[in-house]
Amino acid sequence: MRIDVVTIFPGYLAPLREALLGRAVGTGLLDIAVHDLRDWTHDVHQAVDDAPYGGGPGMVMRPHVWGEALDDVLAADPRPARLVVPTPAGRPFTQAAAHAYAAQERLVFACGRYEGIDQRVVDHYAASMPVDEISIGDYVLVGGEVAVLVVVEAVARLLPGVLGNPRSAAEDSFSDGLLEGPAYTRPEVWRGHAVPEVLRSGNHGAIARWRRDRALERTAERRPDLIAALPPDALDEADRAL
Ligand SMILES: COc1cccc(Cn2ccc3ccc(-c4cc(N)[nH]n4)cc32)c1
Repeated sequence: MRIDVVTIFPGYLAPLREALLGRAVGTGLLDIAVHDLRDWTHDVHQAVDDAPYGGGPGMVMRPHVWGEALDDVLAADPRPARLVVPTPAGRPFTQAAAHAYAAQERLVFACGRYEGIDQRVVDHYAASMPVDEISIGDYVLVGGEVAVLVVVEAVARLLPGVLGNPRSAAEDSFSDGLLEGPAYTRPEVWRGHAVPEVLRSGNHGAIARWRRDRALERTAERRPDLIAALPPDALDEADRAL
């Protein structure tokens, strides 16, 4: 998979070169290119923003610089791409979206700043390619870069060969629609807190049941919306007895 990121703060994307993602890039599983939007400005001030039409606070990113940058970035590789634009006004980015993105040959991320990017940029490219405006949560960031780090990590870990243990991604939180239950490791007792007995019993059936019960309890308590969204056949008799 190839990932391109266009931003006025390329340094914000440095973490993509670290650890798991850095290794994925090093082994050729992932090809990441970060581009400085200001490379496509032609004025001495390298201006990328201007006052909003209709008034209002802050500035909006100008369409012509984005158009020149995205035209060049898209033309640099023949693979079909999906343009992803983080924004507080976007559709929620979910694990299902991460799986869909992991199947893409190429993702191009447009990182806005200020009060966002002139809407005509999204409208223009949406006429010729898939474009997603996405939100990573109901809170407001200062720009799109952190959202891109979140999305790229969530997608890259799903790519074959990126995670050391492929079972991890298959058994993710949300993969069965529930939150992950509690996890424990040595020592058996830590500051007077013991590991639940069942986990040391060696009884794999009881362990699986206990883990499912804890995941159901945690989900019902913290994310009742996920319980309500489960398909009718998702809960068995034992689940309902909880
Ligand atoms: C566009 O409307 C905006 C209104 C107020 C502030 C900002 C700041 N801002 C600029 C570009 C940008 C990209 C993404 C996000 C963002 C995404 C999520 N989930 N939260 N915040 C925020 C961004 C934009």
